[in-house]
Amino acid sequence: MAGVAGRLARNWCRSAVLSPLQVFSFPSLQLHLSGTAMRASQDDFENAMNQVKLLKKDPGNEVKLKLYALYKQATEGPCNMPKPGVFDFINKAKWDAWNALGSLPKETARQNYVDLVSSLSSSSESSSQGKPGADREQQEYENLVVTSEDGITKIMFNRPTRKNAISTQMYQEIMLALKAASKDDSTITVVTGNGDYYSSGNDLANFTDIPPGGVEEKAKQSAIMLRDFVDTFIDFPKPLIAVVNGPAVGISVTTLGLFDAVYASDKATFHTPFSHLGLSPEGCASYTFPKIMGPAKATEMLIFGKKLTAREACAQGLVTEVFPDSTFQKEVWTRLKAYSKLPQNSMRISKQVIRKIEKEKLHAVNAEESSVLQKRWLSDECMNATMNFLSKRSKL
Ligand SMILES: CCCCC/C=C/CC(=O)SCCNC(=O)CCNC(=O)[C@H](O)C(C)(C)COP(=O)(O)OP(=O)(O)OC[C@H]1O[C@@H](n2cnc3c(N)ncnc32)[C@H](O)[C@@H]1OP(=O)(O)O
Repeated sequence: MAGVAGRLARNWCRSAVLSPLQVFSFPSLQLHLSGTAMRASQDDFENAMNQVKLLKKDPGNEVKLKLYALYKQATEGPCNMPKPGVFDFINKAKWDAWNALGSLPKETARQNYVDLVSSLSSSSESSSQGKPGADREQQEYENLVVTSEDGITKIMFNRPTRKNAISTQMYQEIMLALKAASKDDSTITVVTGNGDYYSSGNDLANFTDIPPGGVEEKAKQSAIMLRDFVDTFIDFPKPLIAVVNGPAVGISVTTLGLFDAVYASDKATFHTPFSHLGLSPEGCASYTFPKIMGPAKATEMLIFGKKLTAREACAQGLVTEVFPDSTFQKEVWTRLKAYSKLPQNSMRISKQVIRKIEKEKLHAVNAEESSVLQKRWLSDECMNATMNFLSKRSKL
């Protein structure tokens, strides 16, 4: 057995010294890969099975167990094997991984398998060019720094000289980064800001770039982009954490209602000056804020533009916990690293269960808010406020 296992393992990673778990889990994966194929999406699934065999780098036991579990779930459905004895470590690890998928539908398992293999293939390509063990930068973005380490993908807004205001290109980059993070092998995803601000919200210069179709066309395009942007947060499948390092304004505040946890420095503030700008709420805040803090407090923020301190935002349930700025980064990252070691599937499934009931509603709210804003952007109130800011006559 050890000889066969060794041979199979060498195909994967020629020079690796394998632990008992690697020796046993990898051949069993190979065995299952040649098993019964699915009818629907057979091509994608089979391609993924072939891709697994071509990976240049051993993905590690945790990922191999995940692949094993998804394969079993996709082909056989929920775990149907008797639980192995406590000393049968290897089979128990495999059983645990499969059993953790609960009643995940076969189609979802198949899709997750394909997605996981695809993220492994791309990360194995990029990591073969990167520095081993380093805080790996995944892709070049102009306005973000995205890194993955210790099971955490960190998406950092990176326009500190503009207080991390979100330009049109940056909206697109955030969507891309979130979509990539939803498929990578990290356990949790963190959004934070570089510099003294978390983000000053929408870049007010976005409205100066008028396409040939005129301002109506600009408003239409912006509403579509806004809706897609917020949908990406609504649909994000793993724990999404905001590390609010400084003041947050506008859309960077409203979207916090779609995060799973919000940790804030005591230097952070939370400001949604929509009426001052002739605007109305977005990011599903018209629904999430009254739910989180009650309608009266939500009114103060969303209609009267009251700026909250981090402690006030925490008291009202928008922020999970506030830390002194001097120890903020250290304390938060220590905690996040511990959370990232919790079982990945369990966290995903728990998030699904918690959020499922609200999803449809959130998408409807997002569509409505985007369509109301499309009209607001064309109003005199909004155009004057934007012009005043851009001509440096006003600030918040
Ligand atoms: C398009 C589709 C989606 C639309 C979704 C809609 C979302 C709604 C919102 O997000 S509403 C919120 C919009 N944000 C604002 O109104 C903030 C405007 N900014 C300010 O009031 C101030 O800059 C500040 C209070 C955030 C910070 O003030 P401070 O004095 O500390 O710093 P500066 O003003 O000197 O800022 C440095 C430079 O950065 C520019 N800048 C900052 N924020 C924005 C922004 N949101 N949009 C554009 N530019 C911004 C600022 O102008 C300075 O530039 P300069 O150095 O050239 O002067």
